[in-house]
Amino acid sequence: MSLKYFTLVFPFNITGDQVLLGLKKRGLGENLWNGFGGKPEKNESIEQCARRELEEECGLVAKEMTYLGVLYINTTDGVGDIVIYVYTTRKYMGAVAESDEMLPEWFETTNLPYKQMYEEAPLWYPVMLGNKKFTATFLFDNDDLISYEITTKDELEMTEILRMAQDI
Ligand SMILES: COc1nc(N)nc2c1ncn2[C@H]1C[C@H](O)[C@@H](COP(=O)(O)OP(=O)(O)OP(=O)(O)O)O1
Repeated sequence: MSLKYFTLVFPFNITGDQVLLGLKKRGLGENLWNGFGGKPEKNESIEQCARRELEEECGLVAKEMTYLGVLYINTTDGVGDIVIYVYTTRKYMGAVAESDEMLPEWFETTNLPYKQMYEEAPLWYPVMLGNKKFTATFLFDNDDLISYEITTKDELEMTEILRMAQDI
């Protein structure tokens, strides 16, 4: 089975103490809080996908985005392995609006609803909230997280990871 690629975008308020999350209303991750994102369409770059999904799911149009990290979600049988490219934005236009897919809500970065998020979220969100560039690898056996590794990276390394993704 081939790898699947996704994006995830996290908008922050001006002072940086709140992050906008969305409650997924259907499909993968239903009823969990997460950033905004999805799968690239044909001939769409990862960043184009991130911008489109952000606007479709919560109404915000990013004026600037930072490519911050990548999540490698691996499974022991290799079936359903996915790669998620994580962006943050602090400059955007538009008004936050509910969509068919997501119910958006601002949260204090110190008080996130981790109990209603993907299991691995509490492990890498602090790195993302700290604005550090990172890669994170998680290994699941069925639905159990059995190991993980999170590594902070510099700008150059992240550029190379994204360049490789665009070549796929
Ligand atoms: C452990 O797995 C995951 N962890 C986290 N934190 N986020 C995940 C995980 N698996 C998927 N996601 C994210 C990645 C995407 O942002 C969404 C799923 O996107 P979706 O399936 O809704 O993609 P769309 O292209 O919007 O799908 P439609 O076909 O419904 O438009 O969850």
